[in-house]
Amino acid sequence: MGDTVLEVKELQCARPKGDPIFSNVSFAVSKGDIVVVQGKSGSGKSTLLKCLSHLILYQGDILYREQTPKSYGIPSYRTRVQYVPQRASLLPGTPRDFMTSILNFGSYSKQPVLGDDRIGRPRGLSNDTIDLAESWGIDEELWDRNWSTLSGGEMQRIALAMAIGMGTAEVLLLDEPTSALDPDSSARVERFLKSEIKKPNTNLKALIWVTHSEEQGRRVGTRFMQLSAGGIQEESVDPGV
Ligand SMILES: Nc1ncnc2c1ncn2[C@@H]1O[C@H](COP(=O)(O)OP(=O)(O)OP(=O)(O)O)[C@@H](O)[C@H]1O
Repeated sequence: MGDTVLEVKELQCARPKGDPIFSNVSFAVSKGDIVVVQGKSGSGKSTLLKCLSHLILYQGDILYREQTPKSYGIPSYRTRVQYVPQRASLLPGTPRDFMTSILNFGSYSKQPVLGDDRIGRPRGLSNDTIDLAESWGIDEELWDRNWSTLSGGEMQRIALAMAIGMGTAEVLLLDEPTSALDPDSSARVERFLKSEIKKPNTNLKALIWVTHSEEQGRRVGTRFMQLSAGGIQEESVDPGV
């Protein structure tokens, strides 16, 4: 097993009415991987990320460090294999409220941490998180604004800074994380994430990164996958080379 952090076997996901979105999806993610996932609009990329974080029903197996999400404990699992949504606009309150509520959320504060307990519980909103977001152009006052008043790009940077700032994720599931950002801001986020997973002193081990941009995929990816209804195909080399 070695460096494998996440393994997906014969994953299948269907729409609520039962017709399949995709099936036969199998792959493994190792430490240091930045797995770029591409595919046509509607092929199920967001759905795949939500399955991986156990946010929606699926068939097949997902193993995180050789354990199923259920045996790990779903709330705890979701902090380790963490979905960063494309849009956070439906959340109530402010980003600061959200970070506080995570800390007070019963399942995080009471549940014993299973598995790799070096990682510990989520952290609240720290100066490091505020500073990180600031380095991406987010003024501190935005943490106290309602989500609904933030621009798409502000939301994306705050959602990503929160996921990093919680300090618990080993695998981040990034759903077009820079789609609303200008090229400079996007480049700063890309550089940060690429360097973060190489650092020995962070929990972050791998990224699964959905993007529609071929150029971004080539800039950030170490592995490249194409999702379609029939499964996921890994391309053996950077498709841009
Ligand atoms: N709750 C739902 N009810 C019905 N259909 C759904 C639901 N969620 C997703 N779908 C459908 O499943 C398919 C896959 O959606 P998904 O958002 O995962 O695709 P995607 O590849 O991420 O698309 P895009 O590239 O446009 O963001 C789409 O046809 C979508 O309409």
